[in-house]
Amino acid sequence: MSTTAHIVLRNVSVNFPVLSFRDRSLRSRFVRAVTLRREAGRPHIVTALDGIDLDIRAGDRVAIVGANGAGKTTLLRVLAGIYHPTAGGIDVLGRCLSLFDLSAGFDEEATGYENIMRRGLVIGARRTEIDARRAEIAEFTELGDRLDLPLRTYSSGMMLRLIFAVATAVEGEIVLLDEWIGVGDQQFRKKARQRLDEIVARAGILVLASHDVDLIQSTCNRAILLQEGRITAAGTTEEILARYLGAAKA
Ligand SMILES: Nc1ncnc2c1ncn2[C@@H]1O[C@H](COP(=O)(O)OP(=O)(O)OP(=O)(O)O)[C@@H](O)[C@H]1O
Repeated sequence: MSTTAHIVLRNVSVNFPVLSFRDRSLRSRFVRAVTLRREAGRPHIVTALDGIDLDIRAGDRVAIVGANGAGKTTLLRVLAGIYHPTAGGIDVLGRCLSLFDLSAGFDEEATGYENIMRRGLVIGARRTEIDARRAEIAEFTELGDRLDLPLRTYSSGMMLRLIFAVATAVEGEIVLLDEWIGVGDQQFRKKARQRLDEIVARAGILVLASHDVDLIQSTCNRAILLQEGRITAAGTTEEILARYLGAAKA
């Protein structure tokens, strides 16, 4: 296990300025030009994260829990460097392996082989690394010659095999995950689960954003509760799950 990885967030906020549907139409652009001064006073800003302070050290397996829209995925994306904080500071030491946003990077018209490269780059691998592991990734998919065909010809199970094979061929000191990727048929699922377990065991840090209580209990030793973009509680998995489940029942 990597012992040097760490993550520090100080007062991190993420805001999204949102254009409403009305604002995007041609007519409304014209109207907007006329009414710009009036609208300028009330921009649509969604605050997805608000003043997040977090210290995660090697050995931590951190669950992020919270209701829909609480900010879990946004936090994962900030940790992965996909989103930059609107305010605050972030320091991540160690390479992140991003095993969420499963469809990111794929091109329906490109072949399986081409998509291995595309997806690998998206999840944080280097080009040389993917080239070096191309044969191994292809073998793990068990898709054979079908890897020469465009992705649009794949079944959903085949697509998942490809996603999984790429994801788990790359090492990361920090593993960012939303759900355990449940992949394909029974035989492949067993092999996939084993591979994922190994990756998580080797990682210095795991951050898991999930609603799956059993998965969190069996995997994590710390948890934080997000509510409307803020951390409202942090502690052991048991403490935080009790609080989260209690709030959900209330
Ligand atoms: N690109 C975006 N533009 C505008 N608002 C966004 C964007 N991404 C997220 N949000 C908003 O930020 C908030 C947090 O969203 P996020 O996806 O992080 O929640 P979540 O906790 O992962 O939710 P879920 O459990 O439903 O997946 C929500 O209010 C969401 O509507």
